[in-house]
Amino acid sequence: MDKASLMRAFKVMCSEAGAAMSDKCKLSAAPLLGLKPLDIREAHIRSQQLGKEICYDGRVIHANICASARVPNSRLLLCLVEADDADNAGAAFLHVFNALASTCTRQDAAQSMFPTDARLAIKEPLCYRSIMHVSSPASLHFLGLAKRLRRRPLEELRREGSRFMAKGSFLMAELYFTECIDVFAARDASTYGPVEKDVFSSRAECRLKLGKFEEAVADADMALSISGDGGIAVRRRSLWSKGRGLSALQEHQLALECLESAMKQGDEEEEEEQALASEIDQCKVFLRQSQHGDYDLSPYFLPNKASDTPLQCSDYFGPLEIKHTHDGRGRGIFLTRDVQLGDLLLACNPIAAVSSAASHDADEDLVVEIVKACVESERRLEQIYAMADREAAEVTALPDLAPFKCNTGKVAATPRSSRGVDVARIRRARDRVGYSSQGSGGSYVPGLWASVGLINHSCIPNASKMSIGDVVFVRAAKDLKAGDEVLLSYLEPPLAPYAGYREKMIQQYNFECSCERCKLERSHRHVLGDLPGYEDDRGGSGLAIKVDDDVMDVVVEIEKRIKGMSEQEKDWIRAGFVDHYSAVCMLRDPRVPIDCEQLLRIMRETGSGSKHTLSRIAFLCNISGRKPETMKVLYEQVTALYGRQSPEVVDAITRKYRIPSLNM
Ligand SMILES: C[S@@+](CC[C@H](N)C(=O)[O-])C[C@H]1O[C@@H](n2cnc3c(N)ncnc32)[C@H](O)[C@@H]1O
Repeated sequence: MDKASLMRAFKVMCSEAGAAMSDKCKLSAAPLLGLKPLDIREAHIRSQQLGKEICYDGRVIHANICASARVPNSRLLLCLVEADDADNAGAAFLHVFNALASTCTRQDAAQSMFPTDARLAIKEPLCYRSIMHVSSPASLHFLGLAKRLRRRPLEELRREGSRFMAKGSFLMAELYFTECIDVFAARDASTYGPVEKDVFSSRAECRLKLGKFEEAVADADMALSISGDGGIAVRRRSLWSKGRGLSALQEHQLALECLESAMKQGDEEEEEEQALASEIDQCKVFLRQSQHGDYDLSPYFLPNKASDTPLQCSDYFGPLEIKHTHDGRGRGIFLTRDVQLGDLLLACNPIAAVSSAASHDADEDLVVEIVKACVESERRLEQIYAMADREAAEVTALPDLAPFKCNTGKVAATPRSSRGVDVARIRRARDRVGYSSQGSGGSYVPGLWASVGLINHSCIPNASKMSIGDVVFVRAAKDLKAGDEVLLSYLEPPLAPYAGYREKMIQQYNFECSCERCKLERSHRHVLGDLPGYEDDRGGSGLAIKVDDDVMDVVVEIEKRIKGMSEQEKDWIRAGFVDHYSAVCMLRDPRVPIDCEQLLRIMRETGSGSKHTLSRIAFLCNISGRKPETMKVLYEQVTALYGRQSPEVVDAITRKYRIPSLNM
């Protein structure tokens, strides 16, 4: 293929990828955020024949970086590499788009993605004839340093590594330490001494900073296994890194042992001593949280304790198992023992979340973030792979629970993620189980939370989902029995009229809900469909409903049409019209056989565990004169969402939502 046709095909490919691109940018060698233009002298392509197509082998291009690129609208859209195709003597163009999250404009972030002098392999590109298309940062794999740097003596490489580390350039430092290790790797490990120990320990620290937790633990273990004198400080440092790595991998029991053992090594500056002591305290908190689901929310609700630092807490996996539902809903999460309303079932840090609501393309950014997280950590990769099957849209396999749990005592030795990540599978996981959670600023951040994503939906939920910062908490919103399935309402509010709400469900989540309430409403749509507000997808157009005769007429009409139904069925239909019924409760009309207490019960049974229900119940409490029975229901709803908290925290929560004080 000649160069002109390649360029044409390349343009088509770019437009297919939705990347608007000008001719000027294609061959420009303008530095990207201060990075040097690409040096392609080392470019090298291996190809193999598969049938008639020429495909490229797993790791195809080695080049010095950096590429030319542009940052339109503060967004790094693409990087281009023009390289000689070794086999065809033609040109090959490499297109890496959205390699950084679209909101990333910082030079240091770009540089850490494309550090000068590092040797890069671009893995697993799609290949359209001679054109390679690399669509994710997982494809960028750092092999080491440029050849000219690699030939330097060990001491110099080590010094450079330490220099980069001190500057906070951990990717480069890791590359230098890896080169050091390559120098002595040929020797028998029994000959290793203090230098080797120090190099492994330093690389462990870098990998920790880069989020490569399993690899950091492996390096720290290697450092700790090297015997020899004079290594107390290195030993302590290695134990400290190992403890931090284990903690990030939710192995808090092992982490605590390492950190306490680091403390026993002594001989450290006072400041470091304090830092280590506070990490030990923090680790004890994580251990308690991960074992007992015991989370103190007071720092986030009490004004005098309010902290600006994001919530840091461990994951928690409650008395749960994953099983097939056997009714077409795929897998679900089930209880292994009885629980009470408010009991914590899951606490989950995100596998990945898009940090800025101002993102230009949050969905794609989420893929980028997930891929990065999976490249860094085997645990996360396993969590993701558990959520989406290799091929089919239908998920059949029951995942191993170990990657979701804490304190399993196991850490993957060699991250499989370094061998490649299946981006298509990651996209499937994002489509299937990704969702937005309300961040601390109130805006919704798209993200992916392990295990929470395996909970099925119901329009009669029995669990609540609440987030503080990035952490999602799932609690029992009713007293539940062993064997019950945990069910969340994906849409807020669950108390909404059927038609519009369920259509929104299909639009947003791409499935038709098969819960009993939906089945009932579907079969009665011909009877109820023309009721005012029935097609409303806003659900609870709210307390804005005017208290007048029209509302009363709607409610009288509903009551007429549901006459032949069972009490349970009537309540499900009424639940879709809670605002109308609340208004009617204010009017106290004898034609409607529903009073405040009954309406509260309907709300609690049908929509427990949502902020919407909480606010409706608060409204009813107010209009019914804050009787102890109604206040009890209100208190239950606070517990369903936030768990059993101290009276001060409950008070702060009720103030936050402007609901009546629960101090009776
Ligand atoms: C977030 S996933 C839940 C876990 C999923 N069951 C699995 O096996 O991976 C959401 C998917 O589960 C199924 N699902 C969940 N709740 C459902 C419901 N109420 N009715 C029908 N399908 C449901 C749908 O296929 C939906 O796309």
